[in-house]
Amino acid sequence: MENSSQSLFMKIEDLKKEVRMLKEENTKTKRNLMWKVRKLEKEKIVNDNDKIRLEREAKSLRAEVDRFRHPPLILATVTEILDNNRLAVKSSTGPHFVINYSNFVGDKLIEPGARVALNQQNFGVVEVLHSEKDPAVSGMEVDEKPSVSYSTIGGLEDQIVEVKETVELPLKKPELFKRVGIEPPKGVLLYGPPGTGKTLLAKAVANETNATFIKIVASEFVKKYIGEGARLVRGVFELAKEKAPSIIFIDEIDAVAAKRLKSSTSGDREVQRTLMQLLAELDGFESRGDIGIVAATNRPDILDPALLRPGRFDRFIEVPAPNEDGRREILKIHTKNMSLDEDVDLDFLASLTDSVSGADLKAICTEAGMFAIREERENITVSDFMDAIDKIMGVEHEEEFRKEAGVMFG
Ligand SMILES: Nc1ncnc2c1ncn2[C@@H]1O[C@H](COP(=O)(O)OP(=O)(O)OP(=O)(O)O)[C@@H](O)[C@H]1O
Repeated sequence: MENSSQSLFMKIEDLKKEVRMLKEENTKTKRNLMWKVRKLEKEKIVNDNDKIRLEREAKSLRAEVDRFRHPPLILATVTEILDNNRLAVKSSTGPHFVINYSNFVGDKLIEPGARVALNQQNFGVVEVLHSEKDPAVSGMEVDEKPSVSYSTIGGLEDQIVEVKETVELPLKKPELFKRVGIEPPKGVLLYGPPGTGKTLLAKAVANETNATFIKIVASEFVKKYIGEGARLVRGVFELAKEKAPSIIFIDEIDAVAAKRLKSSTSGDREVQRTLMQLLAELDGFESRGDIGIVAATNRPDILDPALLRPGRFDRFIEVPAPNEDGRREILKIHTKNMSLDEDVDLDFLASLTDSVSGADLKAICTEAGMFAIREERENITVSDFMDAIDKIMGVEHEEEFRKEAGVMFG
């Protein structure tokens, strides 16, 4: 009797143990499954974002292709209205023409002095253009008081010193140069990979010298109308004089200043004319200490040497991708107002982001913040940063791959 009750007790204990084990296993499986679901959800968010980004990119590339399909138009000024159907115009490339026109080109009035765009083949009036000097129309960005200061730029201490000497000093203390009897540098060329802080440097000088910041992307000079580029260059310098003290920042200068090619399509000739106008403005312009010129490029190797002669852009400052210390500084700047978990270690994050630009580091911080917002958390964790690094650096590699594929197939 005693024996059978003992064996019953043992059996019950065994069964209890089995139930406990099953329970434990169950919780483990449940935890594993939850972890997998969370991972899949994160992957889905990343994929959805990628999809949106790629769709946006495809749309803008399609628009770009459409733009290239349309041949450039010739810019001309109406000099006389001859009769109901004919106009005398002076084209921006020099010659005068008598052309036919119809009254149906938009609702703008055609009158002497109006600027018109002509088709290259039959010289028909395609469009009557804006005639005012409107910075928005010409693609200029004008900022009377940029808020960027040197303290918001990370890892570029040496470059800041050089910019202070070459751009800031002539604006702040032109008398120093006069006293010593040397010409202050006219133009400074910043070169380096995209997103490393070239625009930031130019904005910081403008802020430091209370100057108006005038930015123009050089590809805008030669985008639309033949003859428009040279006019825009003149416009930028005129505006800079009006708003002096000012800093003219010409981004992507290689778009108008690449070494001369042998081919001469109308587009190439337009680029040439724009470059000539830019050189003429630089030569004719007395650096009286109230206008600083800063240009930027990712491709210093293809620049026309004419642009780099003394008295033009004769100072070069390299703005490289940040090293590990630089990356830590940049991360510190961009996380300054973020609520970080205590275990977020910027040194560690800097060590993980080799060859990443300042712009990408900013994107990593924003993305990490977005991961926290999506999960309705206030604090940003190490894991948010890891996910953001994965995402941004993944995109980087994808872009590299696309670029390489473009070279192979394009
Ligand atoms: N050194 C840096 N320190 C802090 N932030 C930076 C730095 N470099 C880039 N960034 C961030 O990236 C953004 C883009 O940088 P910026 O426009 O200055 O790059 P860029 O070198 O002019 O690029 P591009 O050649 O593409 O014109 C800045 O607004 C800033 O938020």
